[in-house]
Amino acid sequence: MSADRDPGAVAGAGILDAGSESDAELAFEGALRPKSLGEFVGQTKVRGQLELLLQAAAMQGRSADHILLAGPPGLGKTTLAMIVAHENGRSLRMSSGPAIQHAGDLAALLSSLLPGEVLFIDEIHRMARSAEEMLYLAMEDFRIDIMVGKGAGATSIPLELAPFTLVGATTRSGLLPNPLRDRFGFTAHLEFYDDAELTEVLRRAARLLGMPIDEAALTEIAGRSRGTPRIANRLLRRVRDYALVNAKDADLTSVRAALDLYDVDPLGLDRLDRAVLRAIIDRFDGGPVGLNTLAVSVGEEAETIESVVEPFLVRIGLLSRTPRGRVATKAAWRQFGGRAPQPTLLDDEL
Ligand SMILES: Nc1ncnc2c1ncn2[C@@H]1O[C@H](COP(=O)(O)OP(=O)(O)OP(=O)(O)O)[C@@H](O)[C@H]1O
Repeated sequence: MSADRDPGAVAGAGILDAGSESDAELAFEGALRPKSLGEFVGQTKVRGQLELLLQAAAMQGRSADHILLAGPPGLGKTTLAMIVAHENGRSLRMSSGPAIQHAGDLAALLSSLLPGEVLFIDEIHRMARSAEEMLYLAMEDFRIDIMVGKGAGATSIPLELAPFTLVGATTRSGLLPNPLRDRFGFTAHLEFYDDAELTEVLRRAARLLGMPIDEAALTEIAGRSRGTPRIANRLLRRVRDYALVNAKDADLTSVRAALDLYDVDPLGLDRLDRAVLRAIIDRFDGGPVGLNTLAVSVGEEAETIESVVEPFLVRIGLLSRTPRGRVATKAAWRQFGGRAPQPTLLDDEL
């Protein structure tokens, strides 16, 4: 996954920010990454669809269709890209939208692909427009046109490419231009994981780490992991640290103490989630408030609010996105601010 993504690079986004990683965390993630579809927990429908797509391609001796993986950070897009390559015995080349700022960057990447390789482009919606146009032809015909010279004397030289499978990942599928979206043979929308699935992710991670931990502790961590395996694994690591330093078992008491220490509340909300909800309630009377105004008021990038914070708050019913802006729901008022104004704006909107 890309370390240069803005949402991940936001300072102070905290332990629950599924996008931010230190080198140690990247190594930790790598060690826990499932290597096959069989090891991949949850996303049952997507797994079945991918399995079929990969099997069909293998039986016909061709590269698999291009795949678009959409969903919030930390749900397993990079992991699935690696699995796509691994399951078909192909090698994986990794890049990211922000690293492709000119058509030439993409031309260099595409022309160096070996037959059948899987090319993973993370945050594909952030690729330069000129590169996007080159990618259309490459995806459809395994060919690109390289422009040589400038102005009236410019000519284009066609270049044949080796057949490849593109796996694109995006946290913002709405930002992808239709011509690009249409060229993917299969789009998977990854959903947040439920508590039982996260408990399974954690059980597997604890086993791989050789970490004794009881079921109640696993369930408690799962419940505070915002439906996100990356966060679940990260919280497990904090609990492991806590148990180690305090010479305690990794049990329910240790989990609660460790996660309270890191300000992860029982719903899994962290500092930034709470700041967003507090701002809507305290400064904007519960909303509606526009995304950019909200982002300025909590000192974060609008993209971080939109792709990291909001999906989970919407999912657990604390925030609503209306045509007029973001609104705190009645549940959010109950959680943070007492009684909602009467009648609530939500009553009009929903
Ligand atoms: N279904 C799963 N089963 C087990 N572990 C998982 C699963 N999905 C993700 N993980 C764990 O979560 C970590 C993060 O996953 P991954 O890097 O694939 O997320 P991502 O969707 O690519 O995130 P980003 O959008 O930030 O790039 C992985 O290291 C892996 O250990």
